[in-house]
Amino acid sequence: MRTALPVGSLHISVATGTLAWGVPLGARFLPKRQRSAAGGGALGLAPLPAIARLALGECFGVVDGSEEGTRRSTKTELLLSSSSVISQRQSFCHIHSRPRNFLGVKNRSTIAKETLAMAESQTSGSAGCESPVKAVPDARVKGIAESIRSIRDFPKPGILFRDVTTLLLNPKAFKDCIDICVERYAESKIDVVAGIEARGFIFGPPIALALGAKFVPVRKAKKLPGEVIGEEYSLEYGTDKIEIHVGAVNPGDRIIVVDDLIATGGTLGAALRLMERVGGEVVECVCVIELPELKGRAKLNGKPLFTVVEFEGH
Ligand SMILES: O=P(O)(O)OC[C@H]1O[C@H](OP(=O)(O)OP(=O)(O)O)[C@H](O)[C@@H]1O
Ligand SMILES: Nc1ncnc2[nH]cnc12
Repeated sequence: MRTALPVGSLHISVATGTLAWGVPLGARFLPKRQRSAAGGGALGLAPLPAIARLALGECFGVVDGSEEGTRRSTKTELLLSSSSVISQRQSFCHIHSRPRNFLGVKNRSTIAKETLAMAESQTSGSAGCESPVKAVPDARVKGIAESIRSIRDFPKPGILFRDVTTLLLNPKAFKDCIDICVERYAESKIDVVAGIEARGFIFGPPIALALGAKFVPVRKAKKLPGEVIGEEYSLEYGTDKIEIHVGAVNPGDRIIVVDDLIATGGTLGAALRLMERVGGEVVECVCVIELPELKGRAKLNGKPLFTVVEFEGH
């Protein structure tokens, strides 16, 4: 089955049917918030009319597994590229996955309103790192998003689990994900990459090695053998505590805190507090995936968060 939905430059496409990993979900690609690294983060006046114009329906397409879908996906890539040009900043994708029966055709004015609201939301906040941020080819983000599997009702009913293990099975997408993060902080003089157990241990070390930074494991309670300092937090499903070794982070160290995913923000917020308690300077938090509906950013005490893809729902 294929469903054509209207897309604009910012609402790129909708796919229905079986995705690469065999889970029937619909996918809608949006560009990620464009953020300024140099502070301010203003999208600028000029891009908005262009974004709005495109959102009003200049670009519609379908991406699916069919030959036609493949052809049109080329067009989608072009659109994604053009959104980068429009923003003159990084342009990322969100991938929004929904049950097939939840898909519906949006009218153009709805798309335009959503698009403008998103563009407006992009004008607040900054990337928080002082170095210029390189433009990221959107095609890399699309591949990353498509490599992340979604599993319903795990680990308990009602949770749509975003599984990065399938991203790891795709060396190109995994490398792209690491590269995007490394490029972002290449000039940011990062001393410490703090990775949160367990999945932050997957993404943090390659980023740390590439940046020439220390890797500090932020572990669940009672796992570290030395003297520790800990912080409690609440999860989307449960409560927990994280710890680091005393002395792993020096006062004044410039830190990025890395995890695979931000949901409610409890985990990342706790890691952030921990880093600050030992005198570290958290430059930015970094997650591969964000679930914006859970408003995790609000738990970061104003610290900037960089994410590669966003998924609708939770
Ligand atoms: O934003 P939050 O609501 O805090 O949720 C996000 C956290 O939840 C997951 O880890 P989890 O605690 O499931 O542990 P795991 O990585 O060991 O599986 C995920 O890897 C994040 O660390
Ligand atoms: N929906 C989700 N998928 C994967 N990991 C998570 N951690 C918290 N919520 C999650």
